[in-house]
Amino acid sequence: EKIEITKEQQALMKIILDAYNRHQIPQDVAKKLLQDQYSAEENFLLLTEMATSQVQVLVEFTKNIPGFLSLDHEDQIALLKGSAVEAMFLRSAQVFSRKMPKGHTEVLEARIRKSGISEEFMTPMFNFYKSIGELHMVQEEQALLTAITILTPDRPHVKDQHAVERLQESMLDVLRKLCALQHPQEPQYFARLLGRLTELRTLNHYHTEMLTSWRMNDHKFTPLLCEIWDVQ
Ligand SMILES: CC(C)c1onc(-c2c(Cl)cccc2Cl)c1COc1ccc(-c2ccc3[nH]c(C(=O)O)cc3c2)cc1
Repeated sequence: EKIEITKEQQALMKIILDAYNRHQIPQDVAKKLLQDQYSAEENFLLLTEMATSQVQVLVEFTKNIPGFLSLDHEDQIALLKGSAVEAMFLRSAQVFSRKMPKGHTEVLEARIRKSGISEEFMTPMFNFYKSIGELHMVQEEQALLTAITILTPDRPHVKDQHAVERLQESMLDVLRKLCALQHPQEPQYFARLLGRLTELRTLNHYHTEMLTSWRMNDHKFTPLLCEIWDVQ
């Protein structure tokens, strides 16, 4: 059937895309990836700085999602805490799939591989990065998928799940139409994108273990990361 994106869906798309493009890690922070210290300690500190900067970027992006600020305030916090790791996997995955300037991709991978993360988490992590790269998502799809991840109703401690569901459904509807228009010869493309969200949720579990093993080796996080990840 003829698929058309309505005027208000176009407006929603534009708001999400502008927010997504506006809120990027500051280039002076991203450039630190290129500095030449490569010890596990140095890498951990740098990744901690990037994650902290990325959480700040994520909060700003989330505030621009139409309807988010009208949600119950405690639910807003519960959604941010529940989705932060997944949103950061999505964002860091885009660094790997997009050919970054001056080889950021290679150095980010090298630093992640040598930052005290155990081998058993490396495989699922880099499999995810590869599976995102293979999708060749356009910016609009990346922005919508991030908003959809944040608006997941069944995060821990969310009280009014229906209010979150309504916001997520309107994003899913726009993404579904966009996928059909962008990939007419791949009717299952939308389903493949949603399959990545399922894969993301399994990474949460690995990430919790990563945090525990870092803490066992007395690694310190920033106050913002401690707050969002309920550590220390
Ligand atoms: C606290 C640190 C050690 C940490 O714990 N878990 C993770 C962790 C890990 Cl490894 C993997 C996945 C998720 C998390 Cl959340 C991390 C490091 O997290 C990030 C690392 C890099 C980036 C990131 C995001 C956007 C970027 N753009 C550019 C650019 O060059 O433009 C570089 C860049 C880096 C984001 C989070």
